[in-house]
Amino acid sequence: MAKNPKAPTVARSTIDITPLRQANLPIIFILGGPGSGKGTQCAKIVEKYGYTHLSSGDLLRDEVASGSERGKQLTDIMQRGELVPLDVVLDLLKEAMLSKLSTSKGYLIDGYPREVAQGIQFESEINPCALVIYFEVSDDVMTARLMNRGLTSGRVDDNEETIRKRLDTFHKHSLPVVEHYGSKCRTISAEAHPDEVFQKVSEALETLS
Ligand SMILES: Nc1ncnc2c1ncn2[C@@H]1O[C@H](COP(=O)(O)OP(=O)(O)O)[C@@H](O)[C@H]1O
Ligand SMILES: [Mg+2]
Repeated sequence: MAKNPKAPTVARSTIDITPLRQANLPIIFILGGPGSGKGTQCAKIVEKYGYTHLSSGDLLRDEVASGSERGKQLTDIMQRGELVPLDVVLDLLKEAMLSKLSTSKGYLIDGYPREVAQGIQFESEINPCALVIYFEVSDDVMTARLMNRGLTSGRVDDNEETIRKRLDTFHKHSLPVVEHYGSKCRTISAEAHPDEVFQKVSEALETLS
């Protein structure tokens, strides 16, 4: 039977991730709405604990910028305004994790899983996560921070209308991820100064070692 010509096809990776699975380094999912401070806190964690910081959005943007065949296929999908297949995001994460394996003490997976299904797929194909950290911030504070970030970030999605949509998507799809992980998830109130937030992040991470 002919394939649905509209279904986006992107080449799947064939890399062997056995070494990654066997190393069994701690994997930490970092959750929070747009502007909740994930990037800010991850930078501090990297500095103090030597974990590897991976953001799925950055990996996608890098792949497109690389001009690879897969990057071109992604560009087409994104230009049609369609969703990038889950498998492709997971492939990019696997490849990045494997390439950092020899120098990594563990992985911070920032802004992922975006929905419960992604988390289930990641954990079954790689390894279960050790911990989930969720940065809780009110919509008003996230909006104010992003409007401020938009003054200098150059990110096309840091504007009022897109911010509202991103907050909606976060509430609908990503908050259920927090519930899904139950007691594996530490909720950290993240409206205070970054250093104060990091104090609580450190306490959560110390429970791992
Ligand atoms: N605890 C905080 N207090 C005040 N501003 C913050 C705090 N954490 C981050 N910010 C600012 O908010 C904006 C969004 O932070 P960022 O780390 O990029 O969030 P995310 O990666 O979750 O989208 C940035 O301009 C950042 O400097
Ligand atoms: Mg970020």
